[in-house]
Amino acid sequence: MEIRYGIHPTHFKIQTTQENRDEFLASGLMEPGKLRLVHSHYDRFVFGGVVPTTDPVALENDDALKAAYFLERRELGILNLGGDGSVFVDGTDYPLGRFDCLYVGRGAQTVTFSSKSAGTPAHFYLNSAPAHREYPTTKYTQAQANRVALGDQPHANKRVLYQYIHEDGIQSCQLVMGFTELLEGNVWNTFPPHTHERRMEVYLYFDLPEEALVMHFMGAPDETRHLAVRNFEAVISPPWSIHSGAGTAAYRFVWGMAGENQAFSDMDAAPLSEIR
Ligand SMILES: O=C(O)C(=O)C[C@H](O)C(=O)CO
Ligand SMILES: [Zn+2]
Repeated sequence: MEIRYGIHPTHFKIQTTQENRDEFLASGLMEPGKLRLVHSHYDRFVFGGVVPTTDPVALENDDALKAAYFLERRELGILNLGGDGSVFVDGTDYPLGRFDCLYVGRGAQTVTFSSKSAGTPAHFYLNSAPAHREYPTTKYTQAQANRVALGDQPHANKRVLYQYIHEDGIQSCQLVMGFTELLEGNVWNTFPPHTHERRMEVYLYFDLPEEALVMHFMGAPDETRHLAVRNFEAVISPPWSIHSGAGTAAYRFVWGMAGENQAFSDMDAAPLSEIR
């Protein structure tokens, strides 16, 4: 598991493009046959991917957690972004198709991922946060997620949010998770942007065409920088940072948050007049 430490917003102002990429961008999360995890010290949020092919892949414990097993003191959200697969939790099989989500509560000792077909493997994206109690392991399909339509065509930001793990959906200790879909001909996400000092957030961009990229904007509203982000790359957003992007084509992205509260609407809007 790769560790990413936090930095002060003042230090952020003097970093180079490469230093920002090293701190905040995560690549290579969807590697066939591997479990790839990144541990951010912002709210101790762990994110990563598993693409099982012929053999199942286990959620292995990591020494950095100093736990008896990965979920001893943690909860886990899983979104399948690929072909059909299954997640086995302590021996129970949860089949997950594309855009199905599984929440696994604290205390589950064995979690194993498999694909139905190695030719069209499942792409499991994982978000995990520290947990203080157990909530039931729960599966939602996309149809069960809360659908929120935002934006409009003239602003090229027409999009639909699907909320799975949130205050009125799958219950969790602190994890909030879902994905956003840009409609054809729309490229802007999360604009006008916001910060939320009470929660960090990670975006995983996916369904970006091979040649396309998203220019992702981060930093305090009056001191922004960009990261050029490609398919299946994730960006860590500190609580003081905006997190917004414009793509060269439509795309989807998974968002996951953890921190002080789970109130989705607890955002500090950054008015366009203040963005620099
Ligand atoms: O398109 C959007 O707007 C989003 O998806 C916003 C994220 O969900 C978010 O930043 C929540 O805090
Ligand atoms: Zn946000």
